[in-house]
Amino acid sequence: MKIHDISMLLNSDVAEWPGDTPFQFQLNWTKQQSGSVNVGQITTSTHIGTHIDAPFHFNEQGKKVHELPLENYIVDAIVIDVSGQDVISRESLKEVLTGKAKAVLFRTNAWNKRVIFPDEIPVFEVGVVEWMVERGIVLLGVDLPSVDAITSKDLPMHHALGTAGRYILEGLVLDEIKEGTYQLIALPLKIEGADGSPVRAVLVEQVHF
Ligand SMILES: Nc1ccccc1C(=O)C[C@H](N)C(=O)O
Ligand SMILES: [Zn+2]
Ligand SMILES: [Zn+2]
Repeated sequence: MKIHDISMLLNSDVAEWPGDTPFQFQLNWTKQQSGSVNVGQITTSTHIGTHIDAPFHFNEQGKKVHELPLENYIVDAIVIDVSGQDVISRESLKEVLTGKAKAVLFRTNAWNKRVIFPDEIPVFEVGVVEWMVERGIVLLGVDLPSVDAITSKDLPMHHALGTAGRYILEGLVLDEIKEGTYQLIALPLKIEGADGSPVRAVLVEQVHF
C-alpha cells in the first residue's frame, strides 16, 4: 500500500481567500509555562488549504459539516489530468472511463504557488455535473481554491453540484499524482454547524504483487 499525501501544508504563509482569516498556529502554553506540556492554538478560516465545502457554504438550507455523510470522503477516486485547459467541458470528458469511481479529482496544475492567491483559475462547464450524475460520481475534487471562477458571486458550479446532491473538495495537491484510480480519504472535522472544514487528504494506491 502506498499513501500519497495530497494535502496543503498549513502555516502562516498559506494564501487565504482574499479578505478571509489567515491561518495561524502558535504555541500558546509552553512546556516550561505549564510545567508539563506544550499546547498550541490555531486560528483559521474553514476554507483554508485542502478543505471541503458543506452545502451550507452557499445554501442557507444546505447540510452543515457535522451532517455530511462520511461515505463521500472514503471512496474510489479517479484522477484526470486537464492541465492546459482554461475551460473543462463535459464534451472533453465523454471518452473518459470512470469505472466504479465515486470521486473525480481534476489535476489542472494551474495553482503552483500556494503562498499566492491566484487571480484566475480554470473553470468548469456546469454540464460536468450532469456527466458526474450519469456516472454515479458523488464528489468533485480540484487542485484549485474554488470550483468556480475566483470573482464569481453566483457560483454556478457550487450550486449545480449542491442541487444534484454532489460534494466539493478544494485545494488538493496533485502535482505528483499520475492519472489513474486510487482510494481517496479526506475526512472533515466534526465541527457542529460549520460551512466547511480543512481535511487531511490522501490517495491510497493499491500495490499488486
Ligand atoms: N472563503 C471565502 C471568503 C469569502 C468569499 C468566498 C470564500 C470562499 O471560500 C469561496 C470558495 N469558492 C470556496 O468555497 O472555498
Ligand atoms: Zn471552500
Ligand atoms: Zn468552494
